Amino acid sequence: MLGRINHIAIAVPNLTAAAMPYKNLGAAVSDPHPLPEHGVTVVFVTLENTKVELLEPLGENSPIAGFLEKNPAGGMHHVCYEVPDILAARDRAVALGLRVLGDGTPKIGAHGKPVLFLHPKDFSGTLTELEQI
Ligand SMILES: CC[C@H](C(=O)O)C(=O)SCCNC(=O)CCNC(=O)[C@H](O)C(C)(C)COP(=O)(O)OP(=O)(O)OC[C@H]1O[C@@H](n2cnc3c(N)ncnc32)[C@H](O)[C@@H]1OP(=O)(O)O
Ligand SMILES: [Co+2]
Repeated sequence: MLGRINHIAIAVPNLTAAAMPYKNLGAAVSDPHPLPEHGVTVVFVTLENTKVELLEPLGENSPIAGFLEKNPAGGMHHVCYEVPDILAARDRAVALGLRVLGDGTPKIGAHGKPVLFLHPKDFSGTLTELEQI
């Protein structure tokens, strides 16, 4: 069911500053992409085998605001795994008693694909995202 790691996400207070070391180390760093429907602005660092997703809060009710209050310098926010069928993955997670965040309806993520989030408490304190490829 779980495929490749699509990205590792890091919540940051300032995208420009956070992107600098990746740029200086020669990585491919995208421009900022505002995602108002997700309450974040995203920068992607594209690597050979996965991506790093840098997240900055956007708007009043950003879902990462609470995280940054607890971690003002930023920190690892979530891991995203690829799945072939997001609805089948959701239904299997629910059947296993794993908590799906929101109302369980996939949203379109930063790559234009359906995504869902599973509660960090069910994954040893790691917020887990599923993205349909
Ligand atoms: C989809 C676009 C893009 C993409 O990849 O395409 C993205 O990934 S956007 C990413 C931003 N969106 C989300 O993160 C949506 C899912 N997240 C949420 O719904 C919230 O962040 C939530 C519910 C996980 C936490 O919200 P909040 O911090 O406001 O709630 P609590 O303070 O009640 O937290 C409950 C409990 O969880 C711990 N927590 C919170 N965030 C994380 C985290 N990232 N990793 C690990 N643990 C986390 C928090 O400390 C609380 O723990 P407790 O022991 O009860 O204090
Ligand atoms: Co993500």
